[in-house]
Amino acid sequence: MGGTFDPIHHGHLVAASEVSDRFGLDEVIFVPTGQPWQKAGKEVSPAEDRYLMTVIATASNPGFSVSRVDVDREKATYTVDTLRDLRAQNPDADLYFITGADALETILSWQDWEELFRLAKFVGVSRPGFELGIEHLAEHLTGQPKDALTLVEIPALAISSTECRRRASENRPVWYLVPDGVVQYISKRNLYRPLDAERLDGAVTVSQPAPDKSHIQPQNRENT
Ligand SMILES: Nc1ncnc2c1ncn2[C@@H]1O[C@H](COP(=O)(O)OP(=O)(O)OP(=O)(O)O)[C@@H](O)[C@H]1O
Ligand SMILES: O=C(O)c1ccc[n+]([C@@H]2O[C@H](COP(=O)([O-])O)[C@@H](O)[C@H]2O)c1
Repeated sequence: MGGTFDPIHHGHLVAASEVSDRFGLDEVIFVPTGQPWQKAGKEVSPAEDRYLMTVIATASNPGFSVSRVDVDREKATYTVDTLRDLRAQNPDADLYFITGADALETILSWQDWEELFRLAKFVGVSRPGFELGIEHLAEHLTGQPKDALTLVEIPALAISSTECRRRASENRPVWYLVPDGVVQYISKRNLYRPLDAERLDGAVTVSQPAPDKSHIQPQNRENT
C-alpha cells in the first residue's frame, strides 16, 4: 500500500487490514512516498518522519511491514518504479497494490499507467466522500485478467491526513484518529506546528510537567 502517510492514520490501517483478510495476503508492505510529485507545491513533512511514523503505526502487526524503496529513490515517486523494485525484491510473489477510491480516480494521470496492471493486481477500497468506480478505467481493462482490479467495500472511516495535520496545527487532538505512538511522534518532532508557536510551547509545558521529585530523600538529591 503506497501513500504519503503525512501522517499515517487509522483509515490507512483499516484498509490494509481489510484487504489482507479479504485476499489472504501473507504481508502488507506500506510504502511511504519519497517525493510525491502530485503533491508538489504543497508542504510535505520530511520523508524520514513519514517513514518513522509508518514504522511506529505498523510495528504491532506481524503481517505489516514498511519498505524504504520510495524514500531511498532520489527522484519523484512513481508507482511504476515502486512496483518494479518490489517485484525485484520478491520475484515469486503475487503483488497487489492497495489504493483508496480517491487515488484510483486519478490513476490515468500516473506515470506509465499502462504498465501498472502488468506489474500488480490493483485493489480499490471505498473511502467516505469518494465514488468507488471503474468506469474511467473500463476501456483500459479490456484484455486484462478479471482480477486485474478488484473493488472492496471497507468500514468507513472519514479520516484524512489533511484533517489530522489541521487538527495538530490548531492544537486540537488527533488521539484515536492516528495510533497513539504517532500522536507522540508528532508532538516530539513538533510536526504540523501551529503558526502561533507560543500557544504550542505553552501546551507542551502543561502536558509535560516537570517530574515530581518530592519522594526523593534529601541525601539522594545531593548525590544527583
Ligand atoms: N480514510 C480512508 N479510507 C480509505 N482509504 C484511504 C483513507 N485515507 C487514505 N486512503 C488511501 O490511502 C492511500 C494513501 O493516502 P494518503 O497518504 O495520501 O492519505 P490521505 O489521508 O489521502 O492524505 P491527504 O489528506 O494528505 O491527501 C491512498 O490510496 C488513499 O486513497
Ligand atoms: O505513479 C504516479 O505517477 C503516482 C501519482 C500519484 C500517486 N501515486 C501513488 O499513489 C499512492 C497514494 O498517493 P498520495 O499522493 O495520495 O499519498 C502513493 O503510492 C503514490 O506514489 C503515484
